Formats: sequence, structure tokens, C-alpha cells
Amino acid sequence: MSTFGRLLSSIKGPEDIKNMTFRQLDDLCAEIRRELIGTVSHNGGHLASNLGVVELSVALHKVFCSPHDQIVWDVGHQCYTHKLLTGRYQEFFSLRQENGLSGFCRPEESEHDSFVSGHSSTSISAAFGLAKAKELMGDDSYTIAVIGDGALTGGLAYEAINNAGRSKSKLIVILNDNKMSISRNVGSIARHLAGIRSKPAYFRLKSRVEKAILKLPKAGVKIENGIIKMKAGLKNVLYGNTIFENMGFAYVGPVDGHNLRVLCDVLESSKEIHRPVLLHVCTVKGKGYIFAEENPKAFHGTSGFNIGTGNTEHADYSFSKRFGTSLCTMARTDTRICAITAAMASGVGLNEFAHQYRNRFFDVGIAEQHAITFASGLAKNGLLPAFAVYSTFLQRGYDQIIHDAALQNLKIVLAIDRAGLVGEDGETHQGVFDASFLHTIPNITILAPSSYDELDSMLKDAFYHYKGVVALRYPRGEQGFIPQDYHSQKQSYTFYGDPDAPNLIVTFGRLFSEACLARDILNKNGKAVCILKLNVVKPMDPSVFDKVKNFSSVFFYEEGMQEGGIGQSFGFQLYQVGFKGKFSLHALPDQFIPQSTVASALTHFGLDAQAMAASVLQGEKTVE
Ligand SMILES: Cc1ncc(C[n+]2csc(CCOP(=O)(O)OP(=O)(O)O)c2C)c(N)n1
Ligand SMILES: CC(=O)[C@@H](O)[C@H](O)COP(=O)(O)O
Ligand SMILES: [Mg+2]
Repeated sequence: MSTFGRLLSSIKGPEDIKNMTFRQLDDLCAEIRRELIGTVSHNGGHLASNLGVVELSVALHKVFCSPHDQIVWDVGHQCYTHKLLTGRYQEFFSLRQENGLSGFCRPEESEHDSFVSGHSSTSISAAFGLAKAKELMGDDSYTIAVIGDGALTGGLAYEAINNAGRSKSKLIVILNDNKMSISRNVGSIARHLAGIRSKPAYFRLKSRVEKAILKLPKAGVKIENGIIKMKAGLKNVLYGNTIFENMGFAYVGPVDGHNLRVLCDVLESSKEIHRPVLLHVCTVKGKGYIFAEENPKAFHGTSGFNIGTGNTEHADYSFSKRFGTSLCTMARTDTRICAITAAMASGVGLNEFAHQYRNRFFDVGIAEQHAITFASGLAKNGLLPAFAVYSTFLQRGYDQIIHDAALQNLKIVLAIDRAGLVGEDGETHQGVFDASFLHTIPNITILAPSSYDELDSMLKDAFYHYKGVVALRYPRGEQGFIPQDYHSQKQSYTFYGDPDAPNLIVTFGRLFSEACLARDILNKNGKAVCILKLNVVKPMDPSVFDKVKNFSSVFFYEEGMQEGGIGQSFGFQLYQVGFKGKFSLHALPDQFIPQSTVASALTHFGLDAQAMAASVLQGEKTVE
């Protein structure tokens, strides 16, 4: 009988691997990889990043004592092995599903998840804060941040290194260098890391050096007064100084991140350095699954796939792709048009643009703040930049939008992808705040296409019709249901349906499709309804209110936060013009929205067609 899987299923917590032999741990890593591939092939998830850190995760839990020693995973998309080792094997089948395990670190899920994660480059700041707090409370445990080379392109990481570098904290930063962000990693830091990895002298001496180092006690790290004497001397010959040493960290590495014995030795050694350490670990993204190793970009975040063929199940077309195509078309005739991404070229549909217009394409790394100020600079000197960004990551650049772009009334286009609910990534990734946080800023126009055709025409308007910052927001995935007799118009709003009906559904973006489906349901029930679709969400065209005033019941639906959202503002303005009917607002409540399919969340929060139809049928209480 096969015993494969026995080791993993026997693990109730990290203490269960402490006494395993390296041979057993090697077997455990194989079992973990099989589990990762099996589960992600069903549920989707961040496969390649997780396959790359199996040995690192095992080594960390062998050497350190979580949760006392705290591990902070940057982004957290690579924490699946950590979950399997910290008592969550039995629930792992529910990964990323409604009410299931999160695909990121969630302190409420486990005491071993020391800090919430999802957005990039936070780990060193968080870990330094955790470490300082423990120090002040007389707790001498370790704090470990695990950060990828992609996440290291985010400015927050350097703010943290700058701050921590002069401390004596028991902070160990593990740099997981796989040369990849989602796409190939970019920028000077990627080049610096490549330099460290690839100095010819290093390769020539590599095996000799490793042997020499391993022969010495504690993996060759000879420590005097907290300084790694021998290693520093040796390394200086080989590489010169690293940026990390220049910023006050002890640098250890680079080491093979798939060699458990070396990893455990080096981690043990790092414990004895009484100041912040940066341990540079080299891994292969996708390690152990041929399709992911060959195409780590496709398996960074994947939908379900066939294990045997590596074929994924996802829709071929999306708003993102349409945006990319449309931008390419416009860039052909207007050489001022440029595209910016913060390390999300594939996700936002810019691969083709990058290919066709290399000089006008900028992947700035995971640096949303910089992207916006950089775009503002381009705009100031006459170019037409579009920054394509997920709604959730745009949150990073709030002040830059206000201070660097809007205040100067600069024409930058914010192509806001994943606006609205995103599904399985859950709380950290929902795009439910942008409409609320943008519509209070002067000099901004917010456009909300509901179809691919509208995206095309609004993108054109964004560049050539409106002044100042233009935010064009569209959802994750495909266009929804658009009735054949609906024709996009260039006005700031469109009425569709029976203009004499007493009931009016008002909405924008993706929910227009739900409203059209609701109208069909209502018509079948003999109830007439009209729909008002807002094309320009901000500034609101004042002429709309005199028209809306004539309906007796107005139902506003918004796939975003109710508090401070578009609907609240709309309702207020409607009452200002003397509306006497009923106004009811349906939007997301004041809570973080958990993971589930988008369809399920729309149903849960009363934003789908059935809920809309039911509300109209039942009538609603007036919201004062
Ligand atoms: C602020 C922010 N911007 C963008 C992302 C999207 N994102 C998630 S993982 C990732 C790449 C991270 O690369 P790296 O840290 O090297 O991890 P790897 O997947 O290579 O292990 C990006 C761009 C994010 N999570 N947060
Ligand atoms: C971890 C992360 O932030 C990204 O990988 C994100 O999960 C991508 O989401 P999409 O699947 O919507 O592109
Ligand atoms: Mg990486």
C-alpha cells in the first residue's frame, strides 16, 4: 500500500516536523507539491509562487517556533505550504472558496498567520513593527519577513529597510529571488540581484565556496560581535557590497532555496546575528510542475486546470483584453499615448501594447504611487499616459492622484480594472472602494462602461474629450448581458426601458446587465420598469435629476461601498431637487467583503437581477 501522503496528513502543527529527518522532509516536500497541484487544479490559485517556496516554508517551520517566532509572508500568495504545516491540511480542499481557507494570510484563520496580507511589499514594515513591539515587551523571539524579488520593487520595502537597518532587532528578512514578479521582474533592483547571483567569480567558486562554508560551524558564518566576519570578507571579494549591507543589514547568501539542509543551516546561523539580516534565497518559480516551471507567468495565479496537460479553464475574452486592444489601436495614430503598469501587464491586458510599442510602455514594478506621479510627469510634458491598474492596488496611490495629478488638472487616464467584486481573492482584492474615494476629488471624471463597445468609446473620450484626470472603471472578466435593443450612447446617462413606468432602477458598470435581466423578470410579472444607466458617474449631469424626479420609486444599485458611495450622493442630490417619491439604496455594507464567486456575492448582497426584481415587486421603504 502506498504511504505517499502519510507524512503530510500526520502533521497537526509545525512541531510535528521538528523531529523529522531530512530524508523524511524531502518526502514531505514531494507530498506537499502533489497537494498544492491537486488543490489548485480544482480551486485555482497562486500555484507557481507556492511551488517555489515548499522547501523554504518547511525549513522555516523546522528552524523557528511559530507562532512565537512570527513569520510574515509578503503578499501572502505563497503561504499555502505554511498553511499545510500549521494545522490546516484537513481544510485545504476549501482553499479560496466561499467560507473556506483564504488564499492569503489571515490572522483570524490561524495564530500562525501573524499579519494580514494580499497587497505587496508590506512584510518588512510589518515584521519590524512586530519585532519592536516584542522587544519592548521583553520577548526575545524572532520575526521573519519573507519577501519576493517582485515585492522588493515596492517603495514601502525600502522605507522599512531604511528604518530597520540601524536597529539591533531580531529581524530576518528572507528575499525569495526567483527572477520573477508576475512577469519577469524589472528595474535596477532586479539587475542588482542578477549581479549578485551571476558574477562569474561566484559561479566559478560556487561549489568550493559552499563546501567551505558548510564545513565551518553554523554554515560558515563566523560571528564576532554580531558581525559575520568570514562571510563578509569572502563575499566582498566576490560581489562587493550589496544594497542591503549599505542600508545596515547583514547580508547572507545567495543560497539554494531548494536545498533543505543548506536552508536550515543558514537559518540557524542567521539566528546568531544580533542585528537585522537579509538572507538571499534563490528559487525556481513553479518548481516541480513542468508546466508551471516552463510558464510561471501563466501559473502565477491560475484558474482550475488539467494536471496532465496544464490547460487552464478561463474565458478567452475580457474587459482587460479589450482595453489592451483598444489602446493599441489608438496608439497607432497618436504617438503621445503611453501605457503604464505596476507589474500587472498580463492582468490588465497590456502584453500586446508592450510588444508593439516598447518605448511607450512602462512597467514600473510594484510601485503604484510612483506610477501615478510618473504619469503626471509624462502628462505635464505633453504625453497622454494611461495607467492600467487594478482597483484595489490603486488605493496605494490616493495622495498621488490628489496632489500630483488632480491638483494640476493633468490629463492622465486611470484604466481601473477589476472594479467591483473580484471573487476568490477576497477581502484584500475587492475593487469596491475606488468610486467612493475618487468621486470626492476635484478635476476627476469617472466613466463606467458596461460593454466592450462602451469601453472603446469611453477610452477615446477619456483621451480627447474630458479634461483632467479620467478614471475609466470596468470589472474583472467578461462583459455581461446587454440586450440587443440597447444601444450605447455618448451622453452622460442613458434611460432604457419604459419611460412611463413608476419604478426606476439606477445603476452603472457591470450591474447594468443585472438590471436588464431584472427588467425581463419584472416584465414577465407584468410590471414595467425603466433603467437609468450612468455612463459618467462623476461629475453627475445635473439634468438627470429633473428627469428622475418624475418616477415614484427609485432603486439605486451600486457594486461598491454604500458609505460615501455614488448612490448616497445621487440620493442626496435627488432630494435637493424636490423629489417626493421613494429612494432606496442597495450597495455593499460597511464591512470587508469575503471571498466567494462574484455571482454568489452579488446574490448575498442583494445586487443581482433576482434581488433587484424582488425589491421592485415588493416596493421599498423610503430612505430619508
Ligand atoms: C500593491 C500590489 N500591487 C500588485 C500586486 C499584484 N501582485 C501580486 S504577487 C505579484 C508579484 C510578486 O512577485 P514576487 O514578490 O517576486 O513573488 P513571486 O510570485 O515571484 O514568488 C504582484 C505584482 C499586489 N499584490 N499588491
Ligand atoms: C496575488 C495578487 O495580488 C495577484 O496575483 C492577484 O491575485 C491577481 O488577480 P487576478 O486573478 O484577478 O489577475
Ligand atoms: Mg519573484
